[in-house]
Amino acid sequence: MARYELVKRSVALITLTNPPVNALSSAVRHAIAKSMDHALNDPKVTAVVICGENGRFCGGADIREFAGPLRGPPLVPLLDAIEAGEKPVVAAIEGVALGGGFELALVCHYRIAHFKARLGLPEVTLGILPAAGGTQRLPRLIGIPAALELITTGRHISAQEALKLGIVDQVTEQNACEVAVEFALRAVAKPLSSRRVSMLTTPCPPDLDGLLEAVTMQVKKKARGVMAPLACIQAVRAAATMPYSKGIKRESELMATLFNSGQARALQYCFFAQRTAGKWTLPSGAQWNNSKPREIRSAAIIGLGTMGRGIVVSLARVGISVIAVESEKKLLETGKQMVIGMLERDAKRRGVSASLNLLKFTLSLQDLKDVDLVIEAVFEDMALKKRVFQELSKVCRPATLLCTNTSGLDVDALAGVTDRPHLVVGMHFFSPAHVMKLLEVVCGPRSSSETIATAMILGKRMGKVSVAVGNCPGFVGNRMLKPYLDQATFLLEEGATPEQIDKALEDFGFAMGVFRMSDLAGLDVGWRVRKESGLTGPDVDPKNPPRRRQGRRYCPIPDMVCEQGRFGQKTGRGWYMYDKPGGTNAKPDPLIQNLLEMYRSRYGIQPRNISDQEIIERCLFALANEGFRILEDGIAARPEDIDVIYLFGYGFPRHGGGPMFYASMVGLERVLERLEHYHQAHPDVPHLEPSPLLKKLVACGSPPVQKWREHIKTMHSHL
Ligand SMILES: CCCCCC/C=C/CC(=O)SCCNC(=O)CCNC(=O)[C@H](O)C(C)(C)COP(=O)(O)OP(=O)(O)OC[C@H]1O[C@@H](n2cnc3c(N)ncnc32)[C@H](O)[C@@H]1OP(=O)(O)O
Repeated sequence: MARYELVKRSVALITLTNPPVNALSSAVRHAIAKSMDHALNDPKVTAVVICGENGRFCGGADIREFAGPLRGPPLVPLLDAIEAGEKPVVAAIEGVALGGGFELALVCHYRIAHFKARLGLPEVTLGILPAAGGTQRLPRLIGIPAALELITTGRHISAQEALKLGIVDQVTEQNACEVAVEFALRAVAKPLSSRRVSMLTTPCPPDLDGLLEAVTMQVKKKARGVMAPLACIQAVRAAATMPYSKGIKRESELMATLFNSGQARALQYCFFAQRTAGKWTLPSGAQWNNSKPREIRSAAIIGLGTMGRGIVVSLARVGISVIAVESEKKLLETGKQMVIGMLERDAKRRGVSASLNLLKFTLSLQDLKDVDLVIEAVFEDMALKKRVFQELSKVCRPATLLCTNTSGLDVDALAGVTDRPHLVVGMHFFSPAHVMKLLEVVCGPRSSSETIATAMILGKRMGKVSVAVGNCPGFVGNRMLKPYLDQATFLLEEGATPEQIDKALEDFGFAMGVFRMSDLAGLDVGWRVRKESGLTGPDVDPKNPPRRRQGRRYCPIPDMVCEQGRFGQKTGRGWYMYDKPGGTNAKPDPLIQNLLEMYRSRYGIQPRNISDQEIIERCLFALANEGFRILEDGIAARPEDIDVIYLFGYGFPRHGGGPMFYASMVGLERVLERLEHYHQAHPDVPHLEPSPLLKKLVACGSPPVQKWREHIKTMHSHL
């Protein structure tokens, strides 16, 4: 867990050896304590260097250990002892120094960083704070404003920025460990007192209270209801107002308030869920580590609408040459100008040059004959998509992968019109595609494992979080959205307003409430889908009783909003009003209020007061209930995948863990009881009827989310 060697006859080299990230597990802490003791007591040793194996200094505490009782040597006294030692200790930082790893570096008397290293205190993203002295030492070293920013955001910084801030003493392009050993030898004769960061006086800004207040406001606005950043601010205040011995106690008290909190559990779950999602597996036995992806050097995008443009940018900025196709000259020219502008702005922000040379724009599908992969991003119309896929079959070489960006249509039906159904897969991007991190990779029954592997890896290469899902209407994300949206509109009928529902969801932590989100996405898309499926418009069977379609409750209010030409932000009117078309500042609209009142009086609905609790329960439990059905149907392989989709694609708050984790945190028994209650009150809403899997899990004693798979595995899978 740590290797001890004597180098250059007098330098103790301690190498952390806990792959893959040299996390500070109990065994590693134990090994560091033992090695330091050895080094400090061996008269031959004049200095110490600490580094990490495989070019990674240390990724921090072993997060998996947080789930159980903490064992092994506690970190704070261990780190204090390193700092207090009488021999110079130098940290040789390669790869990463994060969390406890960064705190380990801070107690070393000197820090040498490789130029590619990244440093940071990401604890806040895990719902905790840097509790091994990080909140006390960093402000002493770099001042309150910079430390506050790093600690409350968890941002990783480059070695160069660390040097500028005064965190590291030297940045090197050579082997950091070798440089650190030479550095340590030179440090032997120098006094250490000024190098002990905990002994420094925190440089204090003139208006400390004002600064802390401003950062508190910022944090509350950005991360509503999230506890950890606020605790971080309090800990940093202690660094400014207390001696280290008291500050470290305050840090520990604050950590105790966070450590076992639901938010910390949720955020740590998200960390692992995100990594689990990449590890797709099919019932055939094919999976992420035994399926070879193809190398993709060139791609084509069909359709330069909002989605197509975003996909072109995502591909080009990772060095893939892209041919973009449109059907009309004017659309092609507009799309081209937009893509170039987006790429130029993106490159400017990242300080690189825009990869415009990788782009080609054309009106002819014939130009696609040699590309490795095509992503179709035309209108959401099955007949049109089928024509495109038939055409692609003819023009593309037989090995070209054919992907569709459909947000919910049958991927297998598209595969069926091609000459290569095994090379067809869904790549469902989220808008704006160059910004949103989620990619649903939709596996049709005929998609080969090589095809799935290629789409998953391509997503990762574009910086996306790729999740493999099965093929059914709406896949995972949009299929679950339906019951969630339905509940929101039913609540409108019953007496709520869009702003009340949005506020409840935003207070819960959603980036945007359901109505603001719908206004942003555009209301006409759903309206068209409802018209096509006979739920509204001239094709509706007049024998339907009011507010019922296809045998179940139906709320026509969204159709009525669209009939008035209110399509959301783009038209300046939707569930809210905006100052102009394209405006983003949503204001409640009295016209919507009137519409709701007229609607309720037309149908004799007596509006009632609806609590925030009912809003949250009906929207989120209906959402999770559909998630259980998706697991039963084998459309998602595990609850983590569903949660990752909602975290990265639909703005579900990370500190809630995602809909499935949230249900488990609330308690499955409680979720079942509330769904039964609401279903009894609304028997014509099938989405409120508890799913068999939920009932089964409750009957099995409500196992933790990570164990649900054991109860699903006998069921049929569409993956
Ligand atoms: C009262 C308690 C007092 C405690 C006092 C001390 C408290 C200290 C707090 C902390 O240090 S919390 C941890 C802070 N560190 C982090 O948040 C870093 C998390 N890791 C990462 O950001 C990344 O993993 C990375 C280090 C940047 C590497 O990224 P890369 O893309 O190269 O690899 P991954 O796929 O992310 O990870 C590989 C593998 O390693 C697992 N892992 C990573 N970090 C940790 C960790 N800190 N603990 C446990 N496991 C970790 C990750 O889950 C992957 O595992 P897999 O099984 O291969 O999927």
